[in-house]
Amino acid sequence: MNVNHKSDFRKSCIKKLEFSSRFSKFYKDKIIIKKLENLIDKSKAKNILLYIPLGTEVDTKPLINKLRKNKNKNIYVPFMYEDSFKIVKYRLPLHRKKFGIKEPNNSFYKAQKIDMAIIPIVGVDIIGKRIGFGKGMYDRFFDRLGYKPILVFTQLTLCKSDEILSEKHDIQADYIITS
Ligand SMILES: Nc1nc2c(c(=O)[nH]1)N(C=O)[C@@H](CNc1ccc(C(=O)N[C@@H](CCC(=O)O)C(=O)O)cc1)CN2
Ligand SMILES: Nc1ncnc2c1ncn2[C@@H]1O[C@H](COP(=O)(O)OP(=O)(O)OP(=O)(O)O)[C@@H](O)[C@H]1O
Repeated sequence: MNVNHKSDFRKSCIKKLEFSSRFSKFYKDKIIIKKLENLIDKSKAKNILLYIPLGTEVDTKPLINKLRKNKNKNIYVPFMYEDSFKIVKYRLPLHRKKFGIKEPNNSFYKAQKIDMAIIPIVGVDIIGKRIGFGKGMYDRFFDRLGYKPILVFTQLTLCKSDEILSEKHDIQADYIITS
């Protein structure tokens, strides 16, 4: 696929997102969190990969805090490592790392098998493949994982292309949750 096309689309999505995250973010977040909770209930996901949000991403903190109180759920978040990340159990304290992303401390416990991954996106193309910040970290993570959890993309206001912009390695959504 035409790489320039993808990077132009990424730039325009980030602009839209910066704009849309300034208006009614609180309500959009709440709507999306409710939908995510319903999906987690319906699928009975127990081990869930979430993320600690940047300012333009859906605010997952209330969901993380709620799920953490449930003894039957294990919540994991990315811990950046070389050209991708590993996953660690969400726990305090958090530290600000590369790209302004907060992470818990490193952990040497092996993670359980993930049932569901909730993933922030910058955009999607017509076939539901993810466009992210362009570092390929999620793509590499799932490529190396060796099995496929349910992939759920979230975005405040969906930025969707009406063309195929993705490449073979780009991850594809099972569900896209937006406000
Ligand atoms: N919340 C969150 N955690 C995540 C990701 C993500 O997209 N969101 N990642 C997904 O791979 C990994 C980190 N990779 C990243 C790679 C690049 C940029 C990036 O380019 N950020 C912009 C600033 C974005 C903003 O402030 O809104 C930049 O630095 O210009 C961010 C994360 C793992 N953890
Ligand atoms: N599984 C993989 N193995 C090796 N390289 C990869 C893999 N996935 C992606 N890459 C490389 O990573 C770079 C960025 O990929 P891409 O443009 O798809 O990022 P993205 O999906 O938008 O970003 P991200 O996943 O970090 O949010 C590309 O050069 C791509 O070739």
